[in-house]
Amino acid sequence: MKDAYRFPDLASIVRIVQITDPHLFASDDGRLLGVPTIQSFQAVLDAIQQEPFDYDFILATGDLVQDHNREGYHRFAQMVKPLKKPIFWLEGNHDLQTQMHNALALYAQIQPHKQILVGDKWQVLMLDSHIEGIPKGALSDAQLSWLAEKLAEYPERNVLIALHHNILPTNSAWLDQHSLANPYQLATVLEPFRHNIKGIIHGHIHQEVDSEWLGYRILATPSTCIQFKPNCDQFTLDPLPQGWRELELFPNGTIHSRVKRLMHNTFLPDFNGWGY
Ligand SMILES: Nc1ncnc2c1ncn2[C@@H]1O[C@@H]2COP(=O)(O)O[C@H]2[C@H]1O
Ligand SMILES: [Fe+2]
Repeated sequence: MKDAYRFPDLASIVRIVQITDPHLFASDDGRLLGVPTIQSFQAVLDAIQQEPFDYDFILATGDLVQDHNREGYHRFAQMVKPLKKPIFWLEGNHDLQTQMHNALALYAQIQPHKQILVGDKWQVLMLDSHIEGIPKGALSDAQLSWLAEKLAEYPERNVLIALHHNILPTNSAWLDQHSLANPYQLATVLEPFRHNIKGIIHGHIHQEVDSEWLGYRILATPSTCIQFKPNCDQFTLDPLPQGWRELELFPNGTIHSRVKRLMHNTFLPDFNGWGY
C-alpha cells in the first residue's frame, strides 16, 4: 500500500469533484444500453470544465470500464487529462484490479494513493469494496484493518470515506442484492471514530443520494452514462441526464455538496433494455 498523498497548501475550503461509473469501452462507439459511454463521459468532463467550481482534486469511484478491457483505462486517463488536477481512483465491480492499476500507473496525473491528507484538517480514505467477478461488494479484513489504522493515525482530522458500493438500500430488489455485503463490520471499525467521520461517498447505484446511515452522512452520485430509477424492484432506467458531484470540505468538518447534471438529454438509454 502506497504512503499518503499530501496536499500541504490548499485554501481553507477543500473542493473536490467526484466522477463515477463511466463504464468505458475499448472501442469508440461502445454503447451501454444504447448510451455511447465515451461520448457521455466526454460531455460530463466538458461540463465540469465549464463550471466555475475551482476543484483541488478529483475522485473516480469505480466501474471505469465496462468491457473488461484495459484499453478503457488508457482512454479514461487520456480523457481526464484536460481537467489538469490530481485524480485518485478506487475499484468497482466491473474493474480489473491488476489491469487498472498497471494502466493508470503510467499517467503522472493519476495517483495510486488511497490516503489523501488535505491541509491539516481532513483526510480522504479510498476503500476497495470490489469482489472479483461478482456485482456485490464487501470490505476484506485487510481493507477494514487498513481503515482502522488510518483513522487511528490522525485522530484530530475530519474524514471523508469513499468506496464503490452502496451501504443503504435503494429500495430496488434487483440492485440491492448487489450492495455492500458487510456494512456492520464497517460500522464496528468506524464507531470509535464516529465524531471524525463526516461523510461516506460512493457510486455503483447510478443515482443521487444524500441520506444517513447510523448517523453517518451518505452521498451517492449519478453515473456519467446510464441512470437507475430508485424504488423499482425490476431493472428500470431513469431518463435523468448524466451527472457528477461537487464537494466542499470546511475546516470545521462541514461538507457542502451538490450533484450537477448535463443540461441536455442527448444520451437517453434504450428503455427496453432489461440489464447488462
Ligand atoms: N437486470 C438485472 N438484474 C440484476 N442485476 C443486474 C441487471 N442488470 C445488470 N445487473 C448488475 O447490477 C449491477 C449494478 O450496477 P453495475 O454497473 O455495478 O453492474 C450491474 C450488473 O452487474
Ligand atoms: Fe458497480
